[in-house]
Amino acid sequence: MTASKSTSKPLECKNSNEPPISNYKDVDRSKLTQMFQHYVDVKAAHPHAVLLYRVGDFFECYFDDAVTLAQELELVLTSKSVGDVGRIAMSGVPHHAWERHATLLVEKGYAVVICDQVQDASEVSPGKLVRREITRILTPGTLLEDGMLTSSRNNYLAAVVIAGKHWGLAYADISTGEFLTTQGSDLEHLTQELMRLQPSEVLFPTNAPNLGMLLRPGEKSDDLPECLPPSFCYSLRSQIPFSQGEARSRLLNKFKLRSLEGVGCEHLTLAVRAAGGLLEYLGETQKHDSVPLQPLRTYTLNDFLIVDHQTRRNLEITQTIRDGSFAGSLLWAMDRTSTAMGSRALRRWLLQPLLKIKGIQARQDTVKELLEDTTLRQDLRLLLKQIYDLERLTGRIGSGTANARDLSALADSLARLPQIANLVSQTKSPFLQALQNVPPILKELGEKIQAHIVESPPMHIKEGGLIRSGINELLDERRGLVEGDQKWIANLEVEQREKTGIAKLKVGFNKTFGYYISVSRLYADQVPSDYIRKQTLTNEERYITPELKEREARILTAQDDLNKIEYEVFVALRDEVASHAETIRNISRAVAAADVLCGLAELAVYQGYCCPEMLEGREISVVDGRHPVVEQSLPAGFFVPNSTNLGRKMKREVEAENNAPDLIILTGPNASGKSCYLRQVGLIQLMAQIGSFVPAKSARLGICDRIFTRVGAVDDLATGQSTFMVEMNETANILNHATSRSLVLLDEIGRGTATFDGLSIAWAVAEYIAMDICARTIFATHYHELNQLASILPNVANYQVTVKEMPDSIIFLHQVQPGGADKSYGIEAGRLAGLPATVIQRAKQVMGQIEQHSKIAMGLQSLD
Ligand SMILES: Nc1ncnc2c1ncn2[C@@H]1O[C@H](COP(=O)(O)OP(=O)(O)OP(=O)(O)O)[C@@H](O)[C@H]1O
Repeated sequence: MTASKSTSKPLECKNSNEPPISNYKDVDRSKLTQMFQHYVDVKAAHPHAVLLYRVGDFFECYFDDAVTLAQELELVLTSKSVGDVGRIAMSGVPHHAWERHATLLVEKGYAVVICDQVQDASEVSPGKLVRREITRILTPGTLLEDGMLTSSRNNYLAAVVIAGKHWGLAYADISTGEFLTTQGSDLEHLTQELMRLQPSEVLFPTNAPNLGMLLRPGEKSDDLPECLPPSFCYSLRSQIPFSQGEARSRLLNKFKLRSLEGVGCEHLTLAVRAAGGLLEYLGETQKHDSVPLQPLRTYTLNDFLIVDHQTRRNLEITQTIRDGSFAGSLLWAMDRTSTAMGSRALRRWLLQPLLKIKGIQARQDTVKELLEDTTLRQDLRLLLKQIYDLERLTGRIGSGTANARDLSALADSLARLPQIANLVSQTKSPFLQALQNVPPILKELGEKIQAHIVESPPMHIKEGGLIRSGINELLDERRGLVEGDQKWIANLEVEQREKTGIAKLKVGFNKTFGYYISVSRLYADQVPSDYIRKQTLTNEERYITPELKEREARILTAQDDLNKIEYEVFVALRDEVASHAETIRNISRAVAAADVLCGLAELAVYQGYCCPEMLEGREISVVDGRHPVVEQSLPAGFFVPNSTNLGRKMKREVEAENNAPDLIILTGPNASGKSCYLRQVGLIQLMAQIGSFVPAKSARLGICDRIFTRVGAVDDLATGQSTFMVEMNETANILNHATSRSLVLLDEIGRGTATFDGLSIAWAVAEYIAMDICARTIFATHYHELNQLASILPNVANYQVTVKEMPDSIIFLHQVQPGGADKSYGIEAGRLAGLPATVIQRAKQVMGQIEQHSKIAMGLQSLD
C-alpha cells in the first residue's frame, strides 16, 4: 500500500484557527463516535493507503489522508469536530465522482482503499451504523476500470524475487488475464525484462518495518537492490507469501493442479516464489475472489530476440527519443489494427520478436494470405472493428465490476464471431483457422445476454431499467403492479379535472413531497374535501389524497423491490458469463493475433512491403530497403532506398558467391543519412522477426539473437554519468554480449574524448567486433581513418552516404554506396554556419598538417 505521505506544509483549515488533528494514531479511540472507531480500524489495517470512506453522498478522507487528497487533487481542506477528541482534518469528493479522483491518486503513485456503504441507510434501525465494507483496493498494478487504463497497452503488475545473482519474475495483467513467470541467473537480464514490461507496479518482498509501503517512481529506499530500475512503483511486501512452500501451494490451489510440471515451473523455485507472491497480493487487493487469470505460463528469455532497453529506445520502437511521444515511433508507423486487443498484441510482439523461423513463417503465411485476398482482408477488418475489448470486458465481468453496458458490448462482440468464422472458413493459415470454430457456449452466452439486457442499458446497475420483461416471473409481476399504479396516477389528472371541474388541475412529483395535485389558488375553494393541503406557493396550492399517498408508497417500495430483483438477475447473468472467462479469453487471443496479422497485411499493401526470406545462416541482404517511419513522414517517393549486404559466409559454408562483409564502416557528412540507414537495417530485421513484411524490394535475413545499438549519447544526469562514460558502458555491454549471430549498430564511438583517444578506441572496438566476435555490424563514424581497416581485415568493407558538392552548398543524395568518404565537410559545415573566414582558413591549414603526418592506420597495421 502507499506510504502515507506526511506533509511538511502546515495545515490550513477553512473553518478553524486551531490546527486540526492530522494523525489518526494521536486520538483516543474510546472517545470516538462509533463510525469513527470503525474508520480508525479500517485505516489501521491499511496505514499506507489513502482511505476514501463513504458518508452519505460523499467519500470522505480524514487526518493525513485528508491533507494528501486536498494537496494532490487541489481540493478544499476543512475540518470536522469529532466528539470529545476535537477537530480532525477532513476533505472529500462526491460519491459519484470517486472513480475519477481515485484514478488521479493512483496515477500519482498512491494506493487507494474504497470503504463504501453496503447497506441502504433506510434499512438501518435508529441508533445503528450503516454497514460499511472495503469494496475496492486500487493500486497502480491492479486496475480494471475502463477509464483507468490505456487501451493500447497492457497494465502489468510484476513480482520479483532475488537470491544472490539469481532472480524470479512473475507478471500479470489482471485486466486481460495474462499471467507469466520466469527466472534467470543474471541480474542485468532482470533489469532488461522489467524495462521491456514497463510494469505499473512491482512487488518486492522485504522485511519490516516498511511492509505495505508503495514507493513512488524515483523514490529511493534501502529495501530495493540496485538492479531494480527506479522508474517504477514498488510495493514492499512480506517475505512469507514469497516463500517456496506458500507460493507453490497458492499456485496449485488457484489453478487446481497437483504439480507445477504442466505449467513448466515445478523446478524453477524463484519463478514459483514470484508468481505465488503475486497471487497473494491479488487476493488481498481484489475483494472479489475470482480475478479471472489465464493459466500460468512459464517462459524463458532465450525464446525471444533480445532487444535491450537501450536498443528499444534508440530504434524508437514504442516512443521517440526526442520527446517520448508515440507518434513517430515504429509502433505508430506499423499499427493498422482494428481492436484494442490487436493493438496491445502488436506492442507485445514488437517488444518480443521471435527466434524460431517456423513461428515467424506461420505469421508471414497469414500476412500473405490476407494480403493476397483483398476482400477477405477488408471484410475481416470491418468485422474486427465491431469487436470491443473482449479481454478487458472479461476481466471486469470476472472481477464483478462490469455493468450492463459491458455485458451488452460483450454480447455484440460475441455476435460477430460466427460472422468471422464464416468469413475465414476457407482459409489455410492456422492463425485464421483458430477463428473458424466458435465454441457454441459463446453463441449461447451472447444470445442470453441480448435476451436479458435491454437495448442501451443505463450505467448504474442498482437503479433498475436493465432487464427485459419475460425473463423473470417475479420481476414481471412487480412490474405489472408498478405499471398499474403508474397508470392510475397518470389517469388521475384527467379524472380529477372532470370530477372537480378545475381545467388546469395538474398531478406533479417532487423529491420532497412525492406525488401531489396542484391547483391554482384561484380555484382553491373548489377542491374536494378529501384533498389535504400540503404546500402553498405564490400562485398554487398543492394537495395530496390518502389514496394518492397509498399508491405512491406502493410504487416506491415496489420500485425498490424491482431494482433489487433486476440487480440479482443481472449479477447471476454476469456470474454465469464469468464462469466462461477462459473460453472467452482463448478466443480473444485468437482475435488479437488475427487482428495484428490483418493490420500487417494492410500495412504491407499500402506501404509496398515485401516478404523477407528468413534463414538460419548469417546473411542480411536487403535490396532497396527503407526506414519504415522516416518514409511515412516524407512525401511519397522522397525517401531514397538503400541496399544492405552483411554476413560473410562462415568458412565451412559454401565458398565464394557471398562475400558480404561482417562489418561496414559507414562514413558521410553530417545529416547525410547515416543514422537513418543504420536504424533502417535494425528496424527491418526486427520487423522481420515479428513476422511482418518489410520496407524493401526484397530481403533475405538470417535470424539474429540480439540487436545492439549505440547511438549518440546524451549525458545521463540522473546517474551522474558523463556522455563519454555512458558511451563506454554501452560499448562494453555490446562487446561483452554480442555473438556472431547478433546485429550491432554503432553510431559514433569515441567522440566524447580527445580525438586520438577516441579514434584509438573506435579502431580497437571495430577490430574486436570484426575479428573476435564476427557480429554483423554497421559502424557509422566521422573518423575516416577507420576506412583503413577494410584493407587490413577481409570481413570489413567501407560504405559512404553520398553528397553532391556544389560551389557553395552540398546536396544530400542519401545514397549509400561502396567506398569511404575522404572528406567530412565539417569545415564546410562550419563555414555555412558563419564561422569567421580566418577560423575556417586556419582549420583547413591545421587539417592539412594532421593529414600529412598521420600514421595511424599504418601504425596499427604493423602491430598485427
Ligand atoms: N534515405 C533517405 N532518403 C531521404 N531522406 C533521408 C534519407 N536518409 C536520411 N534522410 C533525411 O536526412 C536527415 C538526416 O539524416 P541522419 O540523421 O541519418 O544523418 P546523419 O548522417 O546521421 O547525420 P549526423 O552525422 O549529423 O548524425 C533525416 O532526418 C532524414 O529526413
